[in-house]
Amino acid sequence: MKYISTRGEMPPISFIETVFEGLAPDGGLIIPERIPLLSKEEKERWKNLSYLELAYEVFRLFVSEIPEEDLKDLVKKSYSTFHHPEVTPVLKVGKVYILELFHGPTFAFKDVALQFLGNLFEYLLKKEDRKINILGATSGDTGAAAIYGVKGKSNIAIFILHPHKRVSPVQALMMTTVLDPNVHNLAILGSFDDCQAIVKELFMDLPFKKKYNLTAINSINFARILAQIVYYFYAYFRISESTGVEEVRFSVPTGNFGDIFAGFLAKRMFGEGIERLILATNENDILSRFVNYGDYSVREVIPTISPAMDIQIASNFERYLYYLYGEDAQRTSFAMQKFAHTKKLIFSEEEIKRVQRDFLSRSVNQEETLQTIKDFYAETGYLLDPHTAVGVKAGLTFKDERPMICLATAHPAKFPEVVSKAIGKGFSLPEEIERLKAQPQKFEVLEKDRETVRGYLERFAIT
Ligand SMILES: N[C@@H](CCOP(=O)(O)O)C(=O)O
Repeated sequence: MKYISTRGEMPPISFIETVFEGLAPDGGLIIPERIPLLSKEEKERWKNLSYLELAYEVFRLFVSEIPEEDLKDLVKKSYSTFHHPEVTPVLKVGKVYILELFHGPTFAFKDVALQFLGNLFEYLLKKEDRKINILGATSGDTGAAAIYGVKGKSNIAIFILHPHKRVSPVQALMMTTVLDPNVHNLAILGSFDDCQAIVKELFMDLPFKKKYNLTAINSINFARILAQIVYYFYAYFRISESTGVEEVRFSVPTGNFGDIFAGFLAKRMFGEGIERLILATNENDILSRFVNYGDYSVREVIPTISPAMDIQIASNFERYLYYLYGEDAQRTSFAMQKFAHTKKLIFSEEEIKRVQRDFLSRSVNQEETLQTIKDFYAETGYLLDPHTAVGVKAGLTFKDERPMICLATAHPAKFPEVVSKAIGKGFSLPEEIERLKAQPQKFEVLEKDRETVRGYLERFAIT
């Protein structure tokens, strides 16, 4: 499998090059040159595989340069830190299925891809005499998972930008209490969109990128998307096996469009089986407006109780746009350049219809989110984190006779203030989270200014 850019100006590259490149040099996002379609035999063969076996099979379709045994070892090592033998178990709770993605070391779905990516970096760097500087932005969960994935690893330094005081206290502590010298937390006085814009601009400065071997851990890195495809398959097989039903829907709390884009690829790879994806947003509803009205126009970011989704400019949207435009890289490039100036894209009726064949969407406000946590707990005894609650509310809105699989993207203990408020009482937190409060922290508060961040990197990057 080779990889190309959504903007068409990059010669095809290998998977390993893709992992290190992050953003394509032409400013586009890297995608596989084709989406493999699973055969009936493959589905039959895969349906009873364990999570680890399935992950290996999915990766194999996209990664040709890593020897079989090494890839298997990487998969095994990456998921050995998870607290559940099934890695991403799926449970029937009330009227929906909950796909628990928070059993990794930092209690969020990001671990599924980032523990793998951390090990993959380490594996590839051992083969080459090379040092990398990881630069990423987080609205709460990616940062901790990425830091955990690479802390203490040699030849890697990591710089994570998060919006100062706009992530939950536990999310912040999970990053700032990591004191390893190769970890740098930069608390930016701005929104996640500001952080992501700085990261992208620095990646677009090609001499700077090259000088410091800048590497991405956000979902602009295709390896992130790849690892997230696996749990859609895993959940599908578990549900179809237990119910005999052959068609399901997934409800996905959405911010940066990475997770749901992985679902989109899984849907395409399956051919039939995933009827539609429910794109659930909080009040930062640009993606819901896109699906429902073809209006992709940026508004001010609203801070909410589901902060990881407080995003207006979803970086993976470009990948979907490329497919919506019939894999027309020139048109994608033109649209994205226009968007960079006007902050707005409008779609035709025909395009909206096509989008709606892939997605249904609704935006869930904060009051509804709290009410959903409360009602779901009262009805089932199951605690939802605020992001999962957004997905469950949207999932219930579009629930029909098909199984509705709601992605539980974070553990409720990452948001104890919000969850306790919703259910009217406290609840016990896992030991790993409880003890964070007493630990020393390390972070720098910086202006939302690209040059300030550049200066910081110049001082602390490894070369
Ligand atoms: N919601 C994310 C934002 C970054 O998204 P990513 O999937 O591109 O890493 C977060 O929690 O940081």
